[in-house]
Amino acid sequence: MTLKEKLQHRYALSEKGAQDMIRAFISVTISDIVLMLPVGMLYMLVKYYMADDLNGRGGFFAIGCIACLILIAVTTYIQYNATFLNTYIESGVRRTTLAEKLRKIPLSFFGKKDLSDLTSAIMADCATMETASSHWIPELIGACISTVLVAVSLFFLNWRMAIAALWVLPVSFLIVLCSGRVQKNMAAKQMTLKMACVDGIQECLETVRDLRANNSEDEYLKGLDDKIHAVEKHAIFSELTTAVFVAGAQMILKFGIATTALLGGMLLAKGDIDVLTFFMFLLLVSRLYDPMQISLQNLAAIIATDVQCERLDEILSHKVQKGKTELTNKGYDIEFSHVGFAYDSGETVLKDVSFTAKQGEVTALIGPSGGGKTTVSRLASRFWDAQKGRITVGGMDIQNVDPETLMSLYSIVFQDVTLFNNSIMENIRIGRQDATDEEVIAAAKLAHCDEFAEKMPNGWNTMIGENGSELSGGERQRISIARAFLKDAPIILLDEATASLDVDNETVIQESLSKLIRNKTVMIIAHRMRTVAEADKIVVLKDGVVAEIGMPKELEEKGGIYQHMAAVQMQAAGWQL
Ligand SMILES: Nc1ncnc2c1ncn2[C@@H]1O[C@H](COP(=O)(O)OP(=O)(O)OP(=O)(O)O)[C@@H](O)[C@H]1O
Repeated sequence: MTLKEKLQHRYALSEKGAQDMIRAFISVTISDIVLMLPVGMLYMLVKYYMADDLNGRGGFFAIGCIACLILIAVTTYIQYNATFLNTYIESGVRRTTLAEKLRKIPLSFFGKKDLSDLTSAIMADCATMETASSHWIPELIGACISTVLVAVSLFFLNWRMAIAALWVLPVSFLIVLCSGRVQKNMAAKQMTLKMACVDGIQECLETVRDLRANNSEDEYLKGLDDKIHAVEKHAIFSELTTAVFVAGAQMILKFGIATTALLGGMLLAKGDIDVLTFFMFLLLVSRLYDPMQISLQNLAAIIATDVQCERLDEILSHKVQKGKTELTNKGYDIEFSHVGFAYDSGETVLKDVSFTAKQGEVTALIGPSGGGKTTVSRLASRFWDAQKGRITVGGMDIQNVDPETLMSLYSIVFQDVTLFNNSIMENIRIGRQDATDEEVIAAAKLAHCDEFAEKMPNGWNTMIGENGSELSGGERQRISIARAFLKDAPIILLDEATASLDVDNETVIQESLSKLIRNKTVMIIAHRMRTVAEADKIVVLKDGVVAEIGMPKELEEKGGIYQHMAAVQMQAAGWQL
């Protein structure tokens, strides 16, 4: 692995970001060396002064000073661009790369991570890495390289004095490095506690209605309070622990001045060194220790970013769902052939599922709760990949097709409609971004959205609040159906589309749906037998296999699970309170 690749992996960088980081190291080193030039000038000035040989050298020192100033200005400018500017550009690239990656990662990944974890990776971890790349890492590397260069020149000047001045550096660095494991563990625990706290706050906000309805607000808030205190307590503890190591190492650095002065005094008294060398060592040592003090803090901070780097790297190096971007399907029949599937939890959900949802027909998936209906529709749209068997659309294996390309063939009406805090018009336009207003309104009318949209204060441009909080369940579903009309894809997946509706609404929506599904391949998940009685084919899923398959009439006569479910629902419909 090259240095560039190592940096890419270690600090979640793009290829250009890693290149820029190497450039930043070089520019910080040059800038640090240039900052040493005035010390060299001073050395020469004192040397000539003590030798009473300053006459005629005024011009040289004047030009030298101006040259030093110009060099310092130029190298500082280059360093600024190489560290700060490139870091902020890289930070933007990192965030978009993460977002892009999340778009392509299989949905199974999101089952393992919660929303707050991912949000904090994109926002907080990227911000930490921004500071690390712009300050801590280049400052540390630059300080180390320039220190090595100065150390070499000190050895040339006087090796005994050099040892007296430099022995503290490896010792203090070792102290901080040895604390690495403790710091990493503390950072990991801090992250876990923080996530629990963020999750708690998010959950509290999302469930405020249920908490109030159950009078459980106080109890919940107490639990949340405990989580917040745990974060606070651990943060103080880890700051203190870091401070002990860093302050200890910084104190050891100070001993270097003492040993330099002590040995220098002794050597000077013995006449082994002159005053100028003694003076130079004291000057260089104090100049050398300042950046080292900061570098020790930086080193501790970099060690603590390991947890964030690992979290970012986990997303960035996660396998994405790939495939061809051209469609080779002939027709739109969806065929499941001996499909087997288990979620990450490992339990087999589908054992061996085979059936065909034909183009121009409505195929209804039914069966007891947990039988795998939703899973089948997720696999059909490649939200997850099947582990066994084959799923094809018009003969084309969907595992070979890029998920976004495949999705152009599907319109999906989910059970839980997700709406955006935008106007009704824009919420429907999600179905097809390049649709004109007229096309959006035409699709919306087919889904009967005009019945509520036109009564609203701003008509189609009325804002509907966060996740459509200002709309009823029926209105939300009509928007979802309007999106599907607008997309007009040849395959329709309906997930309990009419589950939360009253009878009036359901009739309206059923009417819209029958227009939507005409001549398309339709796969519908429904619990209510009334919804599926008109289907062309019924697939009964139970215990991960197709338990029954056929036309509604055939299954009715067969007297199996379908017939039993239909009978039970008929009975339920007759219940009275
Ligand atoms: N994201 C997931 N991760 C792990 N297990 C899951 C996930 N989604 C569903 N399951 C499990 O897979 C099994 C099948 O679930 P699925 O939602 O496909 O059934 P279903 O027939 O649609 O159920 P229902 O009618 O209640 O909606 C269930 O045991 C469920 O707990």
